[in-house]
Amino acid sequence: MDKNFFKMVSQAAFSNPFGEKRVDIDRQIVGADETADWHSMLQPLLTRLEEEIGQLRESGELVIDRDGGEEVRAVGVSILFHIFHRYMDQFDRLIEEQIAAGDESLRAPFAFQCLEDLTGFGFGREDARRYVAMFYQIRRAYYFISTGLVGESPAMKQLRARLWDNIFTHEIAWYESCLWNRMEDFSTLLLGETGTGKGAAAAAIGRSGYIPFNPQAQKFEESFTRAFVAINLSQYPAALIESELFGHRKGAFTGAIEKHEGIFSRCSAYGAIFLDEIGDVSIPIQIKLLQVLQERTFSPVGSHEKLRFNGRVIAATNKSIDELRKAGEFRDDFYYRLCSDIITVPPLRERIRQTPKELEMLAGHLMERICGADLKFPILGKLKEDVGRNYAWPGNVRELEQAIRRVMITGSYSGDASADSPADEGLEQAMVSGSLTAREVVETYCRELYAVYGNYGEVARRTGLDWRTVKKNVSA
Ligand SMILES: Nc1ncnc2c1ncn2[C@@H]1O[C@H](COP(=O)(O)OP(=O)(O)OP(=O)(O)O)[C@@H](O)[C@H]1O
Repeated sequence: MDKNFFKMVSQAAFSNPFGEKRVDIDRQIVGADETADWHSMLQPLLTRLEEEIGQLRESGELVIDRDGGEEVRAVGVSILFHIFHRYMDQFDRLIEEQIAAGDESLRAPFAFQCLEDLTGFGFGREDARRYVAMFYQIRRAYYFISTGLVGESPAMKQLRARLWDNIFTHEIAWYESCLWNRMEDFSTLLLGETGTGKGAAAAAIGRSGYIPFNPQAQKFEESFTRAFVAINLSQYPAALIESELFGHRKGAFTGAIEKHEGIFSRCSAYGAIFLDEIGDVSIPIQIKLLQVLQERTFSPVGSHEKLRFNGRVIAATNKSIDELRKAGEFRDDFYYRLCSDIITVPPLRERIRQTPKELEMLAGHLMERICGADLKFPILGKLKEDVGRNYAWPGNVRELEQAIRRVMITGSYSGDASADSPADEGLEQAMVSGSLTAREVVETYCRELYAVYGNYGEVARRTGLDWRTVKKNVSA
């Protein structure tokens, strides 16, 4: 048995697919150089894995034991990796079909077959059931993170990797062994300017929760379409917020003609509630929400009944949470209950600064979303010409989406003159504020020089770098 091979496959299986480490491990396993991408390496890796597993079987060395030593566990995880890839496309199809079907959980006979394959290899029935649920969860997380948050800038790549960790923790082995059904107390606070994608990030987390598989019914216990419920708290007058959150009984107050379900009742036990604009809620509502987070129960307005809430809570604000806390407008105890993880979603101008092509690729993606096809109208060129190269996009991705529509309708977009234009952090400022890594400093510097001199040779001469390194930095 090639122990090292199984060890590396098990490391690859447990690593974040949006992180750098995963690609490095795959390259090591298949002996590829640093230009090889993930897709080109996967097939050779799976072929080799199948051969190695076949040999183990033949020699009678194949042992599945969760409590076995490191080598036995590495073989177990490698087999999970092998079976996962056998069913990956079918899980992806189920995701698409479930989106189209809506809230009724679809039958998934292939998932039952997957469970049978696992038990056939020697995994216990309960473990196998959990792995099937995790396979589906992993594919959903991959799908919703990669389709909901596109972009190639380092900030965007980092965000996707952070969201993955938010769902599975940074050690998926811990998640797999004991956290998979205990994530409800892991709340998340999303920070970032308006329109940066906090809602999209929350939806990706919410739709990627663990949903158990029911072998008798051959389907997952619930449709993930029920797993994400969002509320924008700034939309409701103070008097109505409580009822929107927790619901009310008929006759609870003047005007409560009918019973009303709040969002805490509507959210599936396997999902997440998204409390958008959390910085806008009053102290009494913060106290009520804190109680739900602590006790996991809530009561509809006008009722003493205690209802249970099992989902996760994700909150977001575009305000400075530090300032709100200092001003006494945001309670510390509530903050500490919300902040198991704090994720900052980067502004669009920061992404464009890191990777100028970001605007082009995002605009292409949004145009496809708007028109349903890859339209070749010269909208981006027009946009860039109208707003100028250094436009700060104060409304971020949401503004870009509307700017594209505006160019389609009127033929031009001159930018949002009335917005408070956020200070564009230039290279110098970014270095002073310490917001750049050394690699980003070099990349940004090369890009800025390239923008001025327009050729790699001149940038290489000025920086003392090799022109190939310059090219790599400019197009990073
Ligand atoms: N990286 C991205 N890739 C694709 N679409 C994105 C991305 N970021 C944001 N969007 C899209 O931009 C729009 C605005 O995003 P979203 O509503 O998530 O922003 P937000 O930060 O929650 O804004 P607000 O603070 O105003 O509520 C949505 O249509 C969202 O799908």
